Amino acid sequence: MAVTSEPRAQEGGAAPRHRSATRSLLRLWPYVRPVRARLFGAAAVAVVASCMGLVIPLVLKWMVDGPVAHRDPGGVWLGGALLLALGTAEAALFGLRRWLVGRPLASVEAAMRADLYRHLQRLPVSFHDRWASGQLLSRATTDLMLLRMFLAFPLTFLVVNGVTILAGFAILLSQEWTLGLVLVIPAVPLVILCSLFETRYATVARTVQDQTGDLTTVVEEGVLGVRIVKGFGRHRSQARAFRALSEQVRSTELHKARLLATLWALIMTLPELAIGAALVLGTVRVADGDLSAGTLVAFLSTALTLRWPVESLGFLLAMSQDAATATDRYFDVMDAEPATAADRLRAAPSRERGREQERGREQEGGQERERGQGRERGQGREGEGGLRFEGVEFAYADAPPDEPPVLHGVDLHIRPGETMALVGATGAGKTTLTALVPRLHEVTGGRITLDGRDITALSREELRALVAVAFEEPTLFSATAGENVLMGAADAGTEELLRALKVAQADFVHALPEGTDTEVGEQGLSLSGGQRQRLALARAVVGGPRFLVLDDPLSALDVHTEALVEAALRRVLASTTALVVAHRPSTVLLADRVALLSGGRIAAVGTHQRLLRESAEYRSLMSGQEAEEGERSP
Ligand SMILES: Nc1ncnc2c1ncn2[C@@H]1O[C@H](COP(=O)(O)OP(=O)(O)OP(=O)(O)O)[C@@H](O)[C@H]1O
Repeated sequence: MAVTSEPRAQEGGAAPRHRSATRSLLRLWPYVRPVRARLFGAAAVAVVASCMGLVIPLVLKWMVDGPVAHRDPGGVWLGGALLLALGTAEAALFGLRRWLVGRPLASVEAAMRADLYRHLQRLPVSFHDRWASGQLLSRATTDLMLLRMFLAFPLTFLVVNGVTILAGFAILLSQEWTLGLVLVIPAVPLVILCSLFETRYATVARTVQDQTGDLTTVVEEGVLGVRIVKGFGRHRSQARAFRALSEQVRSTELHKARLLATLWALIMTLPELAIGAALVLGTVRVADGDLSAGTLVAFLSTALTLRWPVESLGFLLAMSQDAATATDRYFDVMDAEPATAADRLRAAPSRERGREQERGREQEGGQERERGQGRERGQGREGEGGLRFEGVEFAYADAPPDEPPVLHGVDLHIRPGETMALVGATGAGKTTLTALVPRLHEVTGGRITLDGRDITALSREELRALVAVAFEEPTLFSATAGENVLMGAADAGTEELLRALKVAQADFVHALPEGTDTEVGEQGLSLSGGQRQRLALARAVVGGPRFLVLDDPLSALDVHTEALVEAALRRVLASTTALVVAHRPSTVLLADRVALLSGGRIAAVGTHQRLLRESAEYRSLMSGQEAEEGERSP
């Protein structure tokens, strides 16, 4: 197939501009391999069935020149019975083909979808930040459906029809080569037209599929953000945005349809003209006695039998092109690398730099001398145990190149069993820093250690078992309240669940219609923001993790509930090393020490009282909050 070019309607992986459709489709082989026997078997059956159709005109020729010419009713009955048998066998073989491919191709589609889902789970958060969810959804649904259809139909029929056309033309040329040539000659412009069409169609097909992904994103956002849309009365502007995009899809679809219509018109007209010319020429030759009537009947029947294989080429090529585009779009995602050793290698030199900075800092006496109320409950040597950030640097991959990294030279040690509050102005990078611990993002410099072990040296499973997280935005899944909480620990049972619900002050769950078995999340019961946060907190603490990272997990709670959660959390945190992003003094007071994040680094570490005394920035951050809280308290 020809070379195609691809415009991108939407960010989502880098696809080369030029790509061979055949090469794209060949990438499906690993998925097709397990079902190859059935697929090839089905193609062979279809070739036999199709060629059987070509025998029918030969039987007709025998009947016209034989039993019909000699007025032999027995011969005519025999011919009729032969034709009926051939037709029945042809239909049965095509039925067998369908049966052969149906189930295996459904399993190919399922395997590809499972791989895509698994891969999406492994891709880093930075990938999901860049890709619109609609683009991923459309790949997992529409594109995979297109691929199944391609494997079931066009792939087989391109082969079957190709073989049938070749066999048919061989029969035509052998029967009467001059008439055969009349039919063969239009094939030359047809082949040229098809290859031109393929190049242009590929471009349009890619655009349509990308635009459909964009449309899916808009619909999804509209549904998920329905409260904002309604709350701000944005129905019209949302509807306008939707209409504009669907208008774009419509006009690209129309362009695609026009291209197809032009090709089909040519593919259908040229053979019809050729058959017409052959009919006139053949009739003249039969009249002149140069050709038997039977040969002309057989010739024209064969030509008419070839009409479908030739005329179907247009849409078979179009479907193949759609499938090649779907394959490209599928592998755009599958080729995206999960965060791997490569990231670690990239980070290595700056990590070394981080360690040097750390050594230098320690020689100077270091800025981290505050011991205050810090508790010595270490499981390892002081200095090694706990959670440690060493010269940590992080920049978002999509940040402008001239922008400084969000974090640079972050040095912080949270001792074993200690709770450290992380405070900083809006946009200082608190969420970013916490996301580095469970490796939702990979550090671009420096390193993070848990009890002295570099987090990049831990397997994902080990890391997940050690670190639990809760974010300000609590995400619940379409599952029961209990299942949502138990997601936090693989081996936790009812006892742990009840304890976690207690710690997170999420006892409201027991009052739900079916208690912990009540469906919540997107498909289930709607919960308040505070209730969701408490369930998310319960999920974080259910496994009794060694390290707890909480990104402002109490922001949606009223002061009274927050105090209760804090009292319960204190008991949990006593045995856990915790980093807690805090905006309110009440949350800060939960901690043994406070770290102030400013200008991309840790500007000060100390107790709340000490920072209030010594840091003007901290004072200003806290005084704003205290004033706010004063206003909220009764
Ligand atoms: N996915 C992203 N891609 C690029 N930049 C980002 C991304 N997420 C955050 N940023 C930028 O990184 C900086 C730090 O953001 P972050 O969310 O970590 O701040 P924060 O201190 O947690 O803020 P807040 O207190 O408002 O939650 C901001 O300038 C933000 O615009």
